[in-house]
Amino acid sequence: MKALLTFLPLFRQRSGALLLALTLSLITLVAGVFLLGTSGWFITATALTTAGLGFNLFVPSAMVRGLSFVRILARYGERLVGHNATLKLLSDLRGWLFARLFPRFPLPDRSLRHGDLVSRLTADVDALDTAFLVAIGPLVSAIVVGGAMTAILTWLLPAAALPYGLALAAAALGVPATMVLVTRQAGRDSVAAQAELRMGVLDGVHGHGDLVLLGALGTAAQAFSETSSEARRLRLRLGAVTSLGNLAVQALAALALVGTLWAGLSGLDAGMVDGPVMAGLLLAVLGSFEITGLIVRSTSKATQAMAAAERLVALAEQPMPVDEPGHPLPIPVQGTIALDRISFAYPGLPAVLHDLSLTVAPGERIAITGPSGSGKSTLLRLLLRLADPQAGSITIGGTALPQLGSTTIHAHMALLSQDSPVFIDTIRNNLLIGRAEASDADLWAALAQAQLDEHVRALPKGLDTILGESGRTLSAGQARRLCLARALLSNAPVLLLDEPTNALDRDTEEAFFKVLATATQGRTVIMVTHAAIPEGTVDRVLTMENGVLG
Ligand SMILES: Nc1ncnc2c1ncn2[C@@H]1O[C@H](COP(=O)(O)OP(=O)(O)OP(=O)(O)O)[C@@H](O)[C@H]1O
Repeated sequence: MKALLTFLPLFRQRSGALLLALTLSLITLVAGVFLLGTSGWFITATALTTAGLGFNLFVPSAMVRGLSFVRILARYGERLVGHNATLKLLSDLRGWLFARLFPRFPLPDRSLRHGDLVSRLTADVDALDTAFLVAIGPLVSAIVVGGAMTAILTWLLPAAALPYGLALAAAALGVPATMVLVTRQAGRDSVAAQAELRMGVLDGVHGHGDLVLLGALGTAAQAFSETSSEARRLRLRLGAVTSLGNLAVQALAALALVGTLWAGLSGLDAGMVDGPVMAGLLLAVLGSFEITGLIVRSTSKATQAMAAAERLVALAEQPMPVDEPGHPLPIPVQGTIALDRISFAYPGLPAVLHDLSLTVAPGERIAITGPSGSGKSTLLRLLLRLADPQAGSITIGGTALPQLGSTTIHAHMALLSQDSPVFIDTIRNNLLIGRAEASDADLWAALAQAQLDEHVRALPKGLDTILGESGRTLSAGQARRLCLARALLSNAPVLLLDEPTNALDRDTEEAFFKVLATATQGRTVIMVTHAAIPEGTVDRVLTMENGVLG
């Protein structure tokens, strides 16, 4: 519940539309209760008026028609306004979440599986749609209408007021509260099991080829089917509790009805009410319980919404990896990059970089080679200030990185990382991410520098060719060259290239190194590579071994 309260400011932003939906939901319920009450009173009164002549048929029949219309229109309006507000609320929530995630997860977080993140960003956000539509709205309506109905009974049939009020309170509040208590853990486990299932599907799809070739498909299928059985068991449990809740609510409605009938018959004998009023009250009591069924059905969803909210808040409240400066300084465009005796360790792990110093002059091109896992990519991440070293300092033109805003640093240094993505979009749009205002001539020039222009020219739609998921319509080497072209296209004065020739054949690699000097003319280049670098490609080649540069 506390986690749901975190989203209160977002609810507040949409409070106008939500209040309108709530008012319409109230009107629907009130119209329904009055419709049943008036109909009961009308039918009974007509039956009892034998002469028929002295009874005014028009007012009550007009009321019945009018109330039916009000109910239909209010229900339609409530659905329209409520769903619209909820969908906007969910999109606000996604925006809120993404804004928190981007600065919190600049480094690939090894504790969070890709599928889990997808699950949280999709299913968990969607689970929150129930929070207003099927939980808060009906609950408020039930309390208001129940209170009004209790007041009417206190006025017309006092003996029925207390049993009715208690039964309605138990149905609208007691039963759902008990259900929440009973299903809290199952709801949480169910959300986790469904997330686990989604992760299983993603892992299975991505790793399908390897699972088949390694003969491990059976084991993977077995693990998946166990998770699936667990998810099914939890769903059944939640379903069973919802059914019991429904049963309890029906029983309470029946009790309230019997109580009102009993009090009504005594009232009839005592002349407190007449027959038509009593019939009207009985049906109105029945109508007021309509909403409690909806509350119960939504309660099991509400427990899952609470669990989803907890998972989302846990993600959004991860500590920030670096602190942004209060008053960021401007970055010196042609500043020397200097790392002075830095040491760095990932949280809870042994140090990766030890007492490392490096100076790169503006316009200088350096290459860093060294064994896998020696800390080369980590060094590039520190330059981008995705994390701060535990000791030592990194400066650009004498200004320490923590004094510069992250946006400024990222505009100053373009990164081609080992896992730079290709987006499901056109080649043009994939490139324009590097420089939004680039002309077609700029795009072709960048493609030529990355040795991809010939391939793109041969495509029937050229730059407007749509690339499949993760660039699947390209070979691994072509996808890599597209990312390289994107990095080259950027205006950043510093280029950080992490294995730029990864997945390129020897000829393309050589050709790339040949054009690197001209393609990066006037820019500083820090390149991490395992490839053999031809003479003259870079100004200096350094070797990293166990976090120390030599
Ligand atoms: N996000 C991370 N969380 C925890 N440990 C990490 C993380 N990224 C890298 N490491 C660890 O830090 C060490 C250095 O990794 P890094 O990627 O910097 O090496 P590298 O020299 O670039 O290797 P390669 O040449 O294989 O890309 C490795 O032991 C790696 O397991």
